[in-house]
Parts: sequence; C-alpha cells; structure tokens
Amino acid sequence: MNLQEARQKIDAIDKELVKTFEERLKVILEIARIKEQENISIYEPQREQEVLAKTLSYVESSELKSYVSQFVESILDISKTCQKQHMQQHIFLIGMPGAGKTTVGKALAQHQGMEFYDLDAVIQEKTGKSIQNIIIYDGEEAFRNDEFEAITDIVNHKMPAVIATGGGTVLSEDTVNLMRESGFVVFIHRDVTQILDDLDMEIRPLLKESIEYIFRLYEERYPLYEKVCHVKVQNASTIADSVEEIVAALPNVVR
Ligand SMILES: Nc1ncnc2c1ncn2[C@@H]1O[C@H](COP(=O)(O)OP(=O)(O)O)[C@@H](O)[C@H]1O
Ligand SMILES: O=C(O)C1=C[C@@H](OP(=O)(O)O)[C@@H](O)[C@H](O)C1
Ligand SMILES: [Mg+2]
Repeated sequence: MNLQEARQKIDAIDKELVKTFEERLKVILEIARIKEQENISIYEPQREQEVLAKTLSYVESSELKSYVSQFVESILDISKTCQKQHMQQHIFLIGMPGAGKTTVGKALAQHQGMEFYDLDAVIQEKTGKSIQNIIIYDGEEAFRNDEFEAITDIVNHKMPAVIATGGGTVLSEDTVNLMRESGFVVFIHRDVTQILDDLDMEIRPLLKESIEYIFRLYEERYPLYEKVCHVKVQNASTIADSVEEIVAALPNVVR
C-alpha cells in the first residue's frame, strides 16, 4: 500500500467512524431523555466499567489494546458532556462558611422551582447528630465521608436540586469529582469582612476559634474553591442580585 492508497483508506474509515459516532450520540441523547424522566444520574461508574471491558474484549491485537482503551474512555467522556449539556443538572453551591450558600441557595431553588437541600441539615437529619458533635466525636474525616454519602444519595435518588454544601465539602477529592460529574458547581464568594459582620460565631463550630483562623481558612481554601467551581459569583450585594447572577451564569439546560 502506498501513501495515497493508505490515505484513501483512512478517509473511508473516518467517514464510517464519524457516521457511527453521530449515531451513537443520538442514542446517548435518547438515554439522557430517559434518565431525566426516570431520575437516573448520568454518571454510573459500574456501567462505564462494563462498557469499557466489553468493548476491549473485541480488540484483537494486544499491542493496540491500550490505544483502544484511551479511545473508548474519551468516547465515554464526550458522551457524558453531551448528556450534561442536554439535561437539567443539580446546582452545587460551594464557598466559605458564612458566604451565603444556604441563604442564596434557598432563594435560587425557589426562583428555579427546584428542590433545595442544605447538606449540613441533610446529614443532621440522617445521623440524628449535630454537625458539631460529628466533627468533635467522630472526627472530621468521618464528617467528610458523611458529606460524600449524602451527596451520593441526592444525586442517585432526587430530581435536579440546588444543594448548599458545607464550607469544607470541597476538601474531599471524591466529593469534588462527584459534584462536578453530576452538576454545575457555583462558588459563592463573599468578602471575609462581610462574612464576619453577618456571622453568629456561636453556631459555627469551625469558626469559633478565632478571627485569624477564619482569615487563614480563607487563604487556604480560596484557591481550592476557584479550582473546583464551574463559575464564581460575588455575593456582595443583595441575595436577589446573587440569584440573578447565578441564573445568568448557568448553562442553558440548567436554566
Ligand atoms: N447578600 C447578603 N446580604 C445580607 N446578608 C447575607 C447575604 N448573604 C449572606 N448573608 C447572611 O450571612 C449569614 C451567613 O449566610 P449562610 O447562608 O448561612 O452562609 P453559609 O451557608 O455559606 O455558611 C446569614 O445570616 C445570611 O443571612
Ligand atoms: O468549613 C467547614 O469545614 C464547615 C462548614 C460548615 O458549613 P457552612 O459552610 O454552611 O458554615 C459545616 O459543614 C461544618 O461546620 C464544617
Ligand atoms: Mg450553610
């Protein structure tokens, strides 16, 4: 085979690949529609593993297997992106304690006609313990695990909702991945001075220690919130303004 012949062959294969891929995307959108109706999450790790294993079993050349694996994985990623852009998603609010996640979240949910969950409240109800006691007696790691479990429950069983997370929810990489896979992540930013003006320190376990601690927490976490979010919104004026800003930033389907 000379170069020209090889290129002709490649062109013919690409034509088939593109046609097949487009067809696959159409089915993917059909699945998105069914999942939306039946309230099933886009990301199903077990199903993905099965698809990957099954498709790799068709590969004849062991030398080429890892390339095919990369190809299938990128198909799965593109498919999820496509579904996400066509389905209503959960909206996760992240940010410092006192930034306004709960307050803005409630108003946003009402504006959007969506359910609202406050992660701290969900965990307290589920465990029958206060957040303060969980952190003190079970430890912070156990609490981060509770947060992961609570979000897993919501994304697996609830209609797309607005979820106000706790200030430290982003500390778990697994939880971050889960939130980004199953929704749109909004960083609610509020100046520390404004936070301090509003907060009732007595009911914020991690904030009780000192003002310096809050500033240190802010310095430490700010880059993380920025990295984790899809979009950052300033909660500097009224709650209604923040809601409006979030709605304007949402992808079309989420709106
Ligand atoms: N834009 C705002 N205007 C006035 N008060 C606000 C605003 N955003 C938040 N607050 C107040 O700040 C405090 C902390 O807000 P909250 O929603 O509980 O924060 P988070 O859930 O992020 O910890 C509450 O008393 C709330 O009413
Ligand atoms: O920043 C944190 O690590 C925490 C913030 C709290 O939520 P808020 O951000 O709603 O105060 C609560 O989840 C817990 O006390 C831990
Ligand atoms: Mg809160």
